Amino acid sequence: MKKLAIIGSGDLGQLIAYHAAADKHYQVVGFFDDFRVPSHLAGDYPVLGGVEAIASQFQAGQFDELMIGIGYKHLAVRRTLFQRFAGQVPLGRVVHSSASVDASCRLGTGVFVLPGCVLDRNVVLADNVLLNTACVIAHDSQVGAHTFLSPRVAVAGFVQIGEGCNIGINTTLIDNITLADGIQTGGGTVVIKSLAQPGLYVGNPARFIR
Ligand SMILES: CC(=O)SCCNC(=O)CCNC(=O)[C@H](O)C(C)(C)COP(=O)(O)OP(=O)(O)OC[C@H]1O[C@@H](n2cnc3c(N)ncnc32)[C@H](O)[C@@H]1OP(=O)(O)O
Repeated sequence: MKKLAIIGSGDLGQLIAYHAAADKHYQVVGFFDDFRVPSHLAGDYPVLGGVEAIASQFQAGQFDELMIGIGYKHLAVRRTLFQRFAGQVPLGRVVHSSASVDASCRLGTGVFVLPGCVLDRNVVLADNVLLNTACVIAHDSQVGAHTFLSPRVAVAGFVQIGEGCNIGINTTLIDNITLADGIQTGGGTVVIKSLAQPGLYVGNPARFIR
C-alpha cells in the first residue's frame, strides 16, 4: 500500500487522513504543517515537519504521494501549494468507495471525493478539486481546478464551474450554465443563470452581494 502524507494537520487534513486509511486507499504517515512543531500528534498521525521538509522527506522515501488538506477558507493557499509541488512530488487522490463515479469520468490529481457523492457520465474534475459529502454532479459537467464543493451541492448537466470556486452547502446549479473562476456561493444558493463576475452570491435566485 502506498504511503500518504498530507499538507495541513487541521480538520480537513485529519479528515483526509481518516478516509484515506479507513477506506484503505493509503497508509497514512503524517502531516506537513508550518504551524505545528514536528512530532506534534494531530489526531492519529504525527506532524513530520514544515512544508520546506516535503521534498527531502519524499527523496528519503518517507512517503509516496501527497494530498493538500487546506480547505475553503484558504483556497488561494490550496492552489499555491498544489502548483508548488505538482511535478516535484506525486500528488495523490482519494475517492471514497461509497461514491458512485461513472467509468467515463475523468479525475485530476489531488482530488478528494467524500462519501456518498454521485458523478454521472463524462463528469470532469480538474486537479485539486474537493467534493464534500453527498455532492451530485450530473452528466457532462466540469469542475475547475482548486475548486471546493461543500456538502450536498447539486449540479445539473452541462455545467462548467471555474477554478478556485467555493460552492456553499446545498447550492443548486441548474443545467447549461457557466460559473467564472473565483465564484463563492452561500448555503442554499440557487443559481439559474451563468455567473461571470467573481465574488459572493447568495439566495434564490442567486444575487451578487460582494
Ligand atoms: C463540511 C463543511 O462544513 S464545508 C463548509 C460548508 N459551509 C458553507 O457552505 C458556508 C456557507 N456560508 C454562508 O452561507 C455565509 O452566510 C456566507 C459566506 C454567504 C456569508 O457570510 P458573511 O460574510 O458572514 O455574511 P453575512 O452573514 O454578513 O451576510 C451578508 C448578507 O447576506 C445574507 N446571507 C448570508 N448567507 C446567506 C445565505 N446562505 N442565503 C441567503 N442569504 C444569505 C445575509 O442575510 C446578509 O443579508 P443583509 O445584508 O440583507 O442583512
